[in-house]
Amino acid sequence: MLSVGVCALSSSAPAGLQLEDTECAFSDRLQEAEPQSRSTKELGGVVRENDTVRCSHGSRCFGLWEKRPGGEIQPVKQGCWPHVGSQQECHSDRCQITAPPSQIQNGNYRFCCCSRDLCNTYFTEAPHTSLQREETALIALLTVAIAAVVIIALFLGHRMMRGLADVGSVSVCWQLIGRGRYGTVFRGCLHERCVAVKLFSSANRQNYVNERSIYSLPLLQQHDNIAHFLSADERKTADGRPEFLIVMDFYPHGCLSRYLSVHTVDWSTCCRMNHGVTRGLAFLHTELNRGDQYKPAVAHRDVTSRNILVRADLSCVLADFGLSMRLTGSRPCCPVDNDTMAISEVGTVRYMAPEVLGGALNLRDCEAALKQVDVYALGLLYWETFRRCSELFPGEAVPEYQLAFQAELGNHPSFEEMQILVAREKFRPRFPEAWKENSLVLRSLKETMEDCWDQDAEARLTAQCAEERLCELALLSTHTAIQNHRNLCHASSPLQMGSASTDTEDVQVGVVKNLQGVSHSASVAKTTTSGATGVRRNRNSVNYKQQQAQHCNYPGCPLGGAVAIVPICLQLTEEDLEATKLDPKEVDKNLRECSDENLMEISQKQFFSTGQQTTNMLYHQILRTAEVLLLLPHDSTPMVYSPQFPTIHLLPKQQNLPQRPTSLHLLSKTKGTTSSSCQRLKSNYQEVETGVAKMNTVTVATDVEPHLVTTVTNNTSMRGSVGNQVHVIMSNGYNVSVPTLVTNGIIGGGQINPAGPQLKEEEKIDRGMIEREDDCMNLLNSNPDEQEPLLRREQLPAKSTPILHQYHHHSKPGDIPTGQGSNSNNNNNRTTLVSEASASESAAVLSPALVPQNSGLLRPQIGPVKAKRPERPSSLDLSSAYDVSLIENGSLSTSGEKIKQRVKTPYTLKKWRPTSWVVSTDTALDVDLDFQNSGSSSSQTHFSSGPHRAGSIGIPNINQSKSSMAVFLVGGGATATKTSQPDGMTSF
Ligand SMILES: Nc1ncnc2c1ncn2[C@@H]1O[C@H](COP(=O)(O)OP(=O)(O)OP(=O)(O)O)[C@@H](O)[C@H]1O
Repeated sequence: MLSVGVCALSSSAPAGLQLEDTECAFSDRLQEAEPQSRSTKELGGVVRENDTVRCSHGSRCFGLWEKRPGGEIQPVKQGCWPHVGSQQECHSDRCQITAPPSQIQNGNYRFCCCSRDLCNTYFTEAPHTSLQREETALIALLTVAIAAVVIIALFLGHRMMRGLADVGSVSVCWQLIGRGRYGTVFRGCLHERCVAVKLFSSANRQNYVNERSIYSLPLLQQHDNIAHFLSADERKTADGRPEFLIVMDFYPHGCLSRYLSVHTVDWSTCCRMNHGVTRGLAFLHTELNRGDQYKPAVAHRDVTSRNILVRADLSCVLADFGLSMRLTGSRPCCPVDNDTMAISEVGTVRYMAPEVLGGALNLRDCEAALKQVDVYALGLLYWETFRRCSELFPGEAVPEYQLAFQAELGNHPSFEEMQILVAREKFRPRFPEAWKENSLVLRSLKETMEDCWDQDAEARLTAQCAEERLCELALLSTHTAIQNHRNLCHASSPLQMGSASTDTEDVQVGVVKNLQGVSHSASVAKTTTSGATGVRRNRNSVNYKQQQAQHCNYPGCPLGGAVAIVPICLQLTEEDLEATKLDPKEVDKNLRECSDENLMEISQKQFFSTGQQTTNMLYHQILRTAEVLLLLPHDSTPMVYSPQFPTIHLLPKQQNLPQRPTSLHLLSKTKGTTSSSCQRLKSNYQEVETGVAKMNTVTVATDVEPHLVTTVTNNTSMRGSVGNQVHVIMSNGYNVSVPTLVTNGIIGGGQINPAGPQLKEEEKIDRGMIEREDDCMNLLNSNPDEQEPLLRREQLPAKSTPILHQYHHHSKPGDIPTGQGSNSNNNNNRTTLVSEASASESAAVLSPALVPQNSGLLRPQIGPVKAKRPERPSSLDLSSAYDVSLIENGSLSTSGEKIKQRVKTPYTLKKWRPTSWVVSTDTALDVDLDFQNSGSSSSQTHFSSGPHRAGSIGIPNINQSKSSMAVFLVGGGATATKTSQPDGMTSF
């Protein structure tokens, strides 16, 4: 503490002055003049001799000191301080310096004031006063800064979270979990639940809008296999740009391709994954009406393994609806020219269907076409997934995960590369070597894939059918091991499994497939009965466990005891299978229920039943049988395989039945169309019954639909009624259509053979007597093109009066020498032989009024004549000039080229593709057909519907497509027809 010398106190005060109580030390080094010479007012009091001053009333004492450089402190001024008021410090007893050092003279001055007598004799200075103030200032500054930072942080945080405000407090940890073409996906938390937040930039707003609108469709979120959507919102980024986000459930395994790239899967998981995806897609494709909720059919349009998400339990969901499109409802897809591109060329190039790559998407039936595109990609998805199924590669390493076409085109295939590979070369992913084995599982699996990625879009499965296939495959799961095991058993066991290998599969197929609505045992579960006398029947209750134990109870049998639960050698007979067959009445009922309304209802039940149920009774039958199979008693008698055992043959693969509840066209059809549709439906039913679906076998049609027949004669003279005509007979595999006969300069003979009930139906149509029964089945999605004549532009101007017309008014089934029907897939193809005799008869009864006189086109009209629709998109030049010159010149080789070209142009002419190939006796017709007459007379005609017949003796070697059914050759002279059993080949 600094002290200043105390001045002497004066005891006396000058007269006349009112002495005050406060006496202060006095000094003034700045004033040289004597204090006495100055006025009292100036001094604030009366100066005394002892260097004190008695201050006037109210004044206080003050002192000003100077701190010299050497640290010495000298008083500069002391005396009375009259400016009392705001200077609170002056009330203090001590003269304490509180004010910061004055900046005057570099801060060397100290000032203080006080109220007690002589209190300004010295001063005290708190040593750290200035420091504290700095600290305080610093602290204050820091506080303000921190507060500012906090406020800014809160502000930014608030802005950041504002977008998620609608979904509650989502805290996004901004962990990047995926990046796609349109969005970036982060992981976040919402109410302690993990969510995924997909961020779209403003450039991808349309994708966001689309995805949000699809997710918001009624009923969609109730489905198990659709990604679970939580909310969507828009917000602004810090720099003011709009940004869009979709919040959905977080799927811990990410997308399917990521999962498969690091994991292999077992059979049941694989089936479950694929089944989930398929089920989700089937649901998406289905139009649903439930109370006041309506869900339109939607095409996904970007089905890829990246857009399938995997749950923790390894079930899968369909996600990423940014490119999806409503197919029905208030704004169905209805392409106008500008939209064409947008509708057709979207998706991921790798998964684009050939018709998309080839620019030949059928935009006239946009709904069906886009669904077919989805199913194509589904097939690729199956391939990718099952290639990682460990059980399908017994004893070897599971191949590395590959995307479809990755081996061929690498990681970034271009559109053009895909176009060449898939659309032009019709290449599909190769099946691994290990799948070459002809086992039930592998056969079914490969077939399912092939049916999904069929080059012919219309031949593809519907998603619903694919779903059922997956159900079947899943049911075969327990057999997978068996199959593999069985092969091993073959290798090491002396037991006579022999052909039981195949037979076992066949039995299994018989069991499973037979449950799909088959009622004709003889034709479906074909039983070989060669020398089967004394064969022990293996009843349903056969103790197959013991059988298996016995068969595999030998050293080296890898399954050992485990085999006991699997029916390796289970032999089912026809009788056994009958137990699982459907009651025809039930099937009938089912078909009746397929009215528009009922189908809608069925769809709803199917998709809203719990678990993986389907209302399809065939499926339930499968399940029931599976239960029977798996719950057989343990104490059965083993059955020893014998070659004489009845062998259950493979059932044909499941139909891609039209008008499953995928899209329900509620538009009423014309009667003719109704009839066609109904007939088609019946026909499909029949196909299921007889199990000839997709087997490409020619069977004698007992209930044949009307179909399209085009007959072209090749400018040759007639012998007799028809002579050496070359009849080109084509049957539209899709429809009940208008038979057409084209002749070139002569009267061509031809007769459609509307075998059996077909005639009756036509008669009914003509008489406007379509039965109510048919009306009620007016549910098929009839393709408008089905009414279109085939290759209309190739028809020639008639030089003769058509004779083939109105045959159905005059012919009876018996009149027709042959009636050949063939089925392929769901095309309900019917091939019909033209009977020359009948043709003559027909000619005689032909009503000129019904036939355009100047036309070579002979068209028995089944329904009202329709105006020709605009051309379908086609890359094939079908200009009439070409055709006319072609035929006029008799250039059949050119014609053959055209046929060939047509065959090779499936996507432009799919719907016109003849299902019956034509072979002319004119060898110049088409060398590619490689027809061999096999020594039969030139007038003999052979035809076969099965590709397996191609190239065999007497059978044209034609690159026959799946949908094509038969090859006709009508040579000059008599025609005979014969159906040879068992291969179904029919000869004329
Ligand atoms: N809900 C989710 N949970 C976990 N991962 C997800 C989720 N959603 C998306 N992902 C991951 O983010 C990736 C990209 O997401 P998404 O496919 O939706 O974006 P995109 O931009 O539409 O992609 P694409 O290129 O396939 O169109 C997905 O492949 C997946 O790995």
